[in-house]
Amino acid sequence: MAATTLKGQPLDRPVLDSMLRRRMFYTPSFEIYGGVAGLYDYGPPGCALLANVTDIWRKHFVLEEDMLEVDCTALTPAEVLKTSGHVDKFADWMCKDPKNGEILRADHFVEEVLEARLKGDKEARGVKIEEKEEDPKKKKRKVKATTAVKLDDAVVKEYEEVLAKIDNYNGEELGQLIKKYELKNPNTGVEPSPPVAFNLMFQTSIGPSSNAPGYLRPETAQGQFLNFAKLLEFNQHQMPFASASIGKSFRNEISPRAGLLRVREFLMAEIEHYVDPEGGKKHARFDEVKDVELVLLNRHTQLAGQTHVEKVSIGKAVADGTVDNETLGYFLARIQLFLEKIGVDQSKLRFRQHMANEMAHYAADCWDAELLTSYGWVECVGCADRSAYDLTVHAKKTGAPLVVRQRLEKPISVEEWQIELDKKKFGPHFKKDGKTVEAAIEALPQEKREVLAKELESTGKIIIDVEGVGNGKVEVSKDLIVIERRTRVENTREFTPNVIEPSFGLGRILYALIEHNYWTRGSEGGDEARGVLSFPPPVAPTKVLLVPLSSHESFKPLLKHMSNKLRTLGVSSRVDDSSASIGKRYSRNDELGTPLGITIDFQSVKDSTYTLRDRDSTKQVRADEDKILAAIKSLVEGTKVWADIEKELPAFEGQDAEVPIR
Ligand SMILES: Nc1ncnc2c1ncn2[C@@H]1O[C@H](COP(=O)(O)OP(=O)(O)OP(=O)(O)O)[C@@H](O)[C@H]1O
Repeated sequence: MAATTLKGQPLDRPVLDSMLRRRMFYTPSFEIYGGVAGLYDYGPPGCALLANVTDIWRKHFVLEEDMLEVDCTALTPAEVLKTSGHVDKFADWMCKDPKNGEILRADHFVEEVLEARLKGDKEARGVKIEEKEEDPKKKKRKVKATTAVKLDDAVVKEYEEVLAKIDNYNGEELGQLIKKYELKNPNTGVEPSPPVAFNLMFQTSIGPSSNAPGYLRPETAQGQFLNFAKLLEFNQHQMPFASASIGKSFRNEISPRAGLLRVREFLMAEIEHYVDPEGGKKHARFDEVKDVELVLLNRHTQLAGQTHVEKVSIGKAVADGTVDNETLGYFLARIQLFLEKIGVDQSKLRFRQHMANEMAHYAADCWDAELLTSYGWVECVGCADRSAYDLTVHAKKTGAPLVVRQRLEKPISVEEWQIELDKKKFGPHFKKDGKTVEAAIEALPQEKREVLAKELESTGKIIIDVEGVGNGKVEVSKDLIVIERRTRVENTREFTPNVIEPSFGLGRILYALIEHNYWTRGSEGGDEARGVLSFPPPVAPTKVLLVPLSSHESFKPLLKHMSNKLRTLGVSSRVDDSSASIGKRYSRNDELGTPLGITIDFQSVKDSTYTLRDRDSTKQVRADEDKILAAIKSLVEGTKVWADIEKELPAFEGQDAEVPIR
């Protein structure tokens, strides 16, 4: 599907990019020093847009669901990320061109060269080449044009098989592919070095000495997990519950490209929803969303090579097992409702299930909300079932009890092998090693206890492994220990919760939102087509443009008065009292996505009536100050749409009706 604008026009990305730069939505950081790839600064409209999206996110998730918001530090001790698996596994494979020093992401490089060869083969065979959707994760470098060379049918098949599995290869396998197919960097004609793992985290050291290594966090999740026990207590030990966090994350991407889509520092909004693993991970509010219909591209559909599927209700998808459980399904539906609320085009949204080999090391199931942009389908929200992985590894490493203890309504009897030591004899017998030996005995698992009970019975003694005592083997005789099968009554149940994690990249969402709401219309006088960003009013960076008809003195007090009124209502406004025509002034603000405009004219001076203009239709209504302000308030809060206002207030067809839709 080619990228189109809101009005179905083909999207001209360079034109949109230049408009976004000109209007300072965002701009490359450190530009006058030459810039740094993957780092961007947001300008005033970008900041306002991001703040509004974040605010809606907070209301939609944190407030609506009583989530516990935390703000954790980005600087993280290495030990934490070692335990979570990021130090060892959060890496991509990279190779280097020995001739020009170019750094290549190994999987992208293999893919590019094989695709170029297949393209050359098609050209040689005279087959029409269809442009496939670009994947921004694998955005192409500028490589020299391919030459038309026909390949053997068997080779074509082999290349196609490799490409289908490109995400599955490790570094060694990618290196073998480079050798086997003699893959050369098209820019130099040289074979790159063997792939090496490149960890995506930025390393630093905390404090003046270099013995406290740390990293900038690659996700906000770990801080939330480490606060689990305190949050559970804050929540009065009630389950399920969720924590949430909005904050910057950092990833040293090998080749950041595609604007805001792959950057090295980005704003994330993450939720960690803790759920009891027993009882099918039900969700108390699932009924509220069960009829929401989603496009779900599951594993089987993807394996069958299908990319189009019909919408299905989340209730049905959970019932037939497409989506594993209610909690995961609940969040998929809530993610869709959020994206709809902020103005994402619903026809450009789908949920794609991760293939088994694609999932992160901790995930049990994972669905990505993908948005269609001119760069192809882009993952904007990941929604993973992280199982009990994180809490378990951190508890094991630190000894902290990251568990839930619940009082059982009916106590249960547990039969188990229990050990009793004769403390009076045990201490004097082992002297300084007593505590260590005791700890080793207490830690013996049930299966081992059973074996040892038999050994004690038949030989009168047992031999156990105790690290750091003697030669590591310790003999314990029958007079010091009893091992027996006994019954214990349990009043509490202890379990490690599972985690469902919706993880939002707000920069990616923001860019997709811009593309989805962008279109152009011709301006009066046959000037160049003008861009319009049709953001819903609650999301738009500035809500109202105030335009006096001219610089006539009599308009100034009214301008000040209306500015103050809007400020008191909490509605952001901007004044444009430049000498440009009213139509031009409005068009300029259409590019900023400003949904409403108030014109102050001589009639306003006479009777305090104003015209209110709608950005998308350019239609206007006229009414007194109170009615105009009430209309603005309801539009900005999202309780009414322009069609409601047109029904309520008289239309205005004055000299200012400008810029008709082409
Ligand atoms: N380099 C990046 N730039 C901008 N946003 C990002 C980047 N990496 C991840 N994100 C955002 O964070 C969200 C959650 O991160 P997650 O770890 O699931 O991404 P990922 O699977 O590593 O992404 P990708 O496969 O695109 O690298 C993503 O859905 C995306 O919106």
